Amino acid sequence: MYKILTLNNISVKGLKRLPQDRYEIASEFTTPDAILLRSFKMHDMEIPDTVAAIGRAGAGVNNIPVDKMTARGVPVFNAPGANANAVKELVVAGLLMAVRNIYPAMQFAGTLEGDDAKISKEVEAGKKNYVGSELPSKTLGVIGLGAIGVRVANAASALGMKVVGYDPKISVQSAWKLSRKVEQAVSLDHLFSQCDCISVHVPLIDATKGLVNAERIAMMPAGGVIVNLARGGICDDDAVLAALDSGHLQSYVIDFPTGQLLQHKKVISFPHLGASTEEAEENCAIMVADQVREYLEDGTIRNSVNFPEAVMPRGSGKRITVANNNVPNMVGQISTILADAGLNIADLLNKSRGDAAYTIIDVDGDVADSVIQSIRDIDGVLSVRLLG
Ligand SMILES: NC(=O)c1ccc[n+]([C@@H]2O[C@H](COP(=O)([O-])OP(=O)(O)OC[C@H]3O[C@@H](n4cnc5c(N)ncnc54)[C@H](O)[C@@H]3O)[C@@H](O)[C@H]2O)c1
Ligand SMILES: O=C(O)CC[C@@H](O)C(=O)O
Repeated sequence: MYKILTLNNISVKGLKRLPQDRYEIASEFTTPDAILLRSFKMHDMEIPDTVAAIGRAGAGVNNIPVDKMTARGVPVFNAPGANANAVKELVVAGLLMAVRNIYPAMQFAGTLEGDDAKISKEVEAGKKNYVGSELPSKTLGVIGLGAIGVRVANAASALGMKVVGYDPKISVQSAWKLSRKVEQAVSLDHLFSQCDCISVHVPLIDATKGLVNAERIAMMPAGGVIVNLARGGICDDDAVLAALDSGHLQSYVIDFPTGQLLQHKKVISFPHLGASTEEAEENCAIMVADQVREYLEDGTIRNSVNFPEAVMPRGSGKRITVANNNVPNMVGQISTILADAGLNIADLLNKSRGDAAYTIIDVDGDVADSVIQSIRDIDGVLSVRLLG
């Protein structure tokens, strides 16, 4: 039986992909084979040595010690694109809330009392304080044109906005999906200087910390809106708050509120709600449960953030999988050990990604524990698994 430790609520539709006759799933295990989680912060957690795979039912992996797991030869999987539509919809809602003053207008309406005639009179008198503007009069800058950014850019364009995008590492797939109406910014400064509204869709990594800062906000036309449903830390909160205070920014829409942000009346805060739809939660859980299962049972790697894609049809014999440093002569040393043990290689796949590499070897015949131990002992080998 494989033991799956869950660190957050994972949609039942996803968990059902792990058959009960082969998988035990619980929120407490001391020796789990794999971990499924959403936003649980794993950085301070003692991760048991038995863990062979980690599945993030979502996109961002900044809550997982990915480098540590790479060094252990443990693939971390995520669910690219599975919650992108949900986030896109909340970005559109956030933009509309900002430019139409929806939240303060609702608060005003909520204060009205008296008979219908009095309420109607106060509605008509008060509405002038909440006059907004329309999206087609605005230019939206989208930073990060991945699964979410492309959808946001295309949706905003369909709503009549002029859209400018920036992503120096845009994938071919994203480029294919992006509307031809979306213009390319040659630099972040180029984007900030022409956009009334900006939406960020980049991962939180060293290169994106404080990407939206005081200098760049100052380049925006006055009365701008910034939407950050990506991660806290990508925007410099102090710079954003100063720009809201001075009136240079009209609104800041954030999915990761802090005490400081919550106190500001021009901040529209959501409680990390971007991916919280039934559809997104199911999509993410199904995708990641399938990927973890494929890895545990067949050593297949799909959508890992730290190891290469590795898919090889399963033969009838035993399968050995090896995660190792991407250095010369690893396959040679592994093959020699197998040959010395009299094992014939029926099929082999070797893939690399950056500093990490991964090998799948199907062999004819039984594999002794000593063979696996010899492979494990090769300098540069990170993890070895023998699959029946
Ligand atoms: N609020 C939520 O609930 C929620 C839900 C899903 C994702 N997210 C966040 O949104 C982020 C993006 O999600 P996604 O699914 O679109 O990911 P993705 O990997 O599909 O896209 C990220 C894009 O950012 C680009 N990028 C990286 N660094 C960049 C930089 N410095 N400048 C410009 N572009 C850069 C990449 O090239 C990539 O195209 C996630 O990492 C996560 O933090 C939040
Ligand atoms: O799991 C969630 O609710 C949020 C997920 C989101 O932050 C992501 O990065 O995919």
